[in-house]
Amino acid sequence: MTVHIERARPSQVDALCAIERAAVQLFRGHPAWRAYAAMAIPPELLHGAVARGLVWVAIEQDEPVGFVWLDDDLGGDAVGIGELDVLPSHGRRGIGAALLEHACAWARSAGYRQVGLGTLVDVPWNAPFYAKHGFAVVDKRDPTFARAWERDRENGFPDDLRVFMSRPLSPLAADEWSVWPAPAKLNLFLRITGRRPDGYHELQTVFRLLDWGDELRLRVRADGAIRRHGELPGVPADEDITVRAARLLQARAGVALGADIGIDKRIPMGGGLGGGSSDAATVLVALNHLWGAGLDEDTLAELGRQLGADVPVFVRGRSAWAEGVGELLTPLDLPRRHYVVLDPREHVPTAALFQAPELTRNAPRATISSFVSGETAENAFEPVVRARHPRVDAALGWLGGFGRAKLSGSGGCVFLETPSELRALSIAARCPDAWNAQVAAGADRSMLHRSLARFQGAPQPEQVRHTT
Ligand SMILES: C[C@@](CO)(OP(=O)(O)O)[C@H](O)COP(=O)(O)OP(=O)(O)OC[C@H]1O[C@@H](n2ccc(N)nc2=O)[C@H](O)[C@@H]1O
Ligand SMILES: Nc1ncnc2c1ncn2[C@@H]1O[C@H](COP(=O)(O)OP(=O)(O)O)[C@@H](O)[C@H]1O
Repeated sequence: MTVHIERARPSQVDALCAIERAAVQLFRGHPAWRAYAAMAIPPELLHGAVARGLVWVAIEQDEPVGFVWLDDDLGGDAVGIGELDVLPSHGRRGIGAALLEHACAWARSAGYRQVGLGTLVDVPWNAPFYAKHGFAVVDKRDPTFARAWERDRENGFPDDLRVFMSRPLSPLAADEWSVWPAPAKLNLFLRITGRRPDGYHELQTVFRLLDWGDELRLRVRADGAIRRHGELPGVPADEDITVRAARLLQARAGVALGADIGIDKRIPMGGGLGGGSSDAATVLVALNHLWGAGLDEDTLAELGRQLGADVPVFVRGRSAWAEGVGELLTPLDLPRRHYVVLDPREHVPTAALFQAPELTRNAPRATISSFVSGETAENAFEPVVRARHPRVDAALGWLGGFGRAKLSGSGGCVFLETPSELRALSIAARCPDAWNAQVAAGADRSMLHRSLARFQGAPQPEQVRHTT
C-alpha cells in the first residue's frame, strides 16, 4: 500500500495526537516510560504548529499513519525535530524515515543548516535510527540544546539515557527551490487624519507583525522570465502582486535573472491582514538576496511603497508605529502578546471603504504615548464595516464577549489580544464553525528577516516567537 506525505491540516490534529499516544506504548517497561506516559501532546499546541506549516503527515488510504513536527524555537541556524511518530501497526516500513527526510528537505529549503533532536540512546528506533539517517551525538552542553535540555529535566526524562543529536544540511544550489515566510500583520489601532491631493488618506496606525503567515517558494531562473506556479483564486498571474514585485525589482536592479514563484496561501485574501503586501515584501527581500541584486533596505521599502501602502513595513520587518500612508515607520517593541484572529470569511473591499462618506477622515492626531497608555485603540473603519458587513459585525460581537475585540485594517478579519497563548487557544477552540479562528504570537522582528539572516549565514536578529 502506498503512503504519501503532505502538510498536516487542522482537521487531522486529533488523529495525530492519537498516533502519538499509540506510539508511546512502545516504551512500556523502559525507565523513561513514566515520564513519556505522563506527557501527551496538548492538541492546541499541535494546532498552532499545524497552522504555522511545521507539521507533515504520512497518509495511507486517506488516513494519517505517522507525522513529524519541526520545532523552530532552537534559534540560530538550527531547527529541531519536536516529534516523529508512526503508528506501531505501520512500523518497520520506512514511513518514519520518509517523514524525517521530508522534514529535513524542507528545513534545508528554508535555509536551516542543521537539524537537532533529543532522543533515547538505548532504544533501537531512537538514537540508532537517527544515526542511520545522518545524525551524530553532540555534546549536551552545546548552547543550541540548552532549552531542550532544560525541558528534559522538567519532564523528568532519565538524563543518562537521553542524548542530543544533530545532522548538518548542505547549502542550496543556485537552481534549487527555497522557501520564505510572509508574515501577517494586525493594525492595533487605525486613525485617519486627512486626505492628500492624490486621493490617498493620511493615517496613523500600529502594525503588529505576527509569527504566522503565507509561505513562498522561489527558484532563480537563468532566462529572465518571472513565472507564478499554481493558481490564486481571482488573481491572474500578471496581476499577482508577487509577480509585479519581482518585475519591479528586476527593472530597478537591472538584473537579467528571472524567478519561479509559488505561494502557499494561508492568510485570508482581502482580510485586512496584509497578506498580498507581505507576499510582495518577501519577494523583494528574498529575490534581492537570491539574485545578488544588492539593493539596500531603503530602496526595497521604496519599491514596496510603489506596490502598496502596507508593503514597506513588511520589507523593514519590525512592528511599528506608522504615519503618512503607512510608509513613515517608527519601530516599536511591544509587550509579549498572543492574538485570536478570527476570519468571518467576508471580503471587504479596501478602496470602497476609503471612499465611504460616513468614514471619519479628519480625526485629531494621536501620539505614541496615547497608544501605549491604551487611550487610543479604535479603528476608524470599524463602525463603517459593522454597518455594511453583518458577518463581520457578528464576529466582533462574539469575540467581544471575551475582551476588547477589534477590526484589523479595513477588515474583515477581527482579533483579540490575550496575555497568554493558553487563553488565546481556549477562546479559539470555542469559535463557531462558520468562522475560522487562528492563534498567533506578536513578533517584533519579522520571521522573514530571520530567514534572510539564515540564508546570509548572519547571526539571528532575535527570537521571533515569544512563549509564555
Ligand atoms: C487599510 C490598510 C491598513 O493597514 O490595510 P488593509 O486593510 O488593506 O490590510 C492599508 O492602509 C491599506 O493598504 P493597502 O491594502 O496596501 O492599500 P493599497 O493597495 O495601497 O490601496 C488600495 C486603495 O485604498 C485607498 N487607499 C489606500 C491607502 C491609503 N492610505 N489611502 C487610500 O485612500 C486607495 O483608493 C487605493 O487605491
Ligand atoms: N499574492 C497575492 N496575495 C493576496 N492577494 C493578492 C495577491 N496578489 C494580488 N492580490 C489582490 O490584493 C487584494 C488584497 O489583498 P490582501 O493583501 O490579501 O488583503 P488586505 O489588503 O485586505 O490585507 C486581494 O483581494 C487580491 O485581489
